[in-house]
Amino acid sequence: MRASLRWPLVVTLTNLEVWFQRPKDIVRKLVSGDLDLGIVGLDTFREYGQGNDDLIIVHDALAFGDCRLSLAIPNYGIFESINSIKELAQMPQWTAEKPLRVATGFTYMGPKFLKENGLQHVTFSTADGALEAAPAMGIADAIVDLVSSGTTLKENNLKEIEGGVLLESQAVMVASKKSLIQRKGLLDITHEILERFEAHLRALDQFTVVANMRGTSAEEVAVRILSQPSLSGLQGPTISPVFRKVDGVVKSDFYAIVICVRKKLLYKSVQQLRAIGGSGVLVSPLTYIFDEETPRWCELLSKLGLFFATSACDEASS
Ligand SMILES: Nc1ncnc2c1ncn2[C@@H]1O[C@H](COP(=O)(O)OP(=O)(O)OP(=O)(O)O)[C@@H](O)[C@H]1O
Ligand SMILES: O=P(O)(O)OC[C@H]1O[C@H](OP(=O)(O)OP(=O)(O)O)[C@H](O)[C@@H]1O
Ligand SMILES: [Mg+2]
Repeated sequence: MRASLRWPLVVTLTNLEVWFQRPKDIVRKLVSGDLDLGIVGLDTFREYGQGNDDLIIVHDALAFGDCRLSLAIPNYGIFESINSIKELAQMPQWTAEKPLRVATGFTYMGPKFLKENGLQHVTFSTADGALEAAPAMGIADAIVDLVSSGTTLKENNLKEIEGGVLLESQAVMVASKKSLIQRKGLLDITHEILERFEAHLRALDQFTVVANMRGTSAEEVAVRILSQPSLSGLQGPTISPVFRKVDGVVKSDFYAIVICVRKKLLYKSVQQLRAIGGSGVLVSPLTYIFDEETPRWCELLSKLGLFFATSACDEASS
């Protein structure tokens, strides 16, 4: 199986060959059938996939590479009072003889977007990087490029405008439909990768918290824990007796509790644990949280027209 990743991810799967490639080449090689799976930014997928119906998104939100594809114009000169794409389109300056000059690496999505937004007189130039310098260099009036923090735009005295975002993007996992259907074993590997990604993304948001608590029974400790809003865990707390030897006698007057808590609620959870007598709080990161069958798998099967769906998929669709 051949998959291509732009970013280094640890994959411990057999029967999988991983290639690191330039983003646009990943999409091109999916189209040509040289790769089966790929991880790229949604922007690159849309730009180089150009609506090819053999390409399919397997996971649409891998939670990294967040950015947007946006139109930006100078914040000075004739553009100073222009704050929307509508106002840009209505500027009298753009004529057949003197069109709006746009620099972009997105030569498929850029022209399509400006046409859809009523800009008739536009020409495009392209470059592989540092597009933000084009207006100051006098070789373009506007740019269509990726924006994340907005720092590069600011440094170049450029601004985004209302209605100027072409696409919100992040890393996605993509595949060739034909490969998924025809290549033996690919669907199984895709399922496993998808499950691991989902489980990992779910885990990123959580900590495991272990604490000790004095109590008379597991039920009595459970009642105290469940009285606190941030301590209910995924299903509920796991509570086990802690055995101690006191004056030669084995006693279980302490209980160990294990819960998962949202990262942003960690401190609140520690305070709530303390308030009900918790001590010795240990906090560790989680690698995976496997839950029920992911709806994305069921959606993939349905998009591929494969209706040997599992019972979990039946439940998800009912
Ligand atoms: N500033 C940014 N912040 C977050 N994500 C970004 C940023 N810039 C780009 N990306 C994402 O990373 C992907 C790769 O970026 P980019 O195209 O700059 O890669 P590259 O390694 O420079 O490739 P190339 O050499 O072909 O230009 C983009 O498609 C986009 O999804
Ligand atoms: O909004 P910001 O956080 O400033 O990020 C945006 C910049 O990041 C990307 O460039 P990259 O660093 O990949 O360089 P390149 O354009 O030369 O590929 C993009 O092309 C912008 O220039
Ligand atoms: Mg780049």
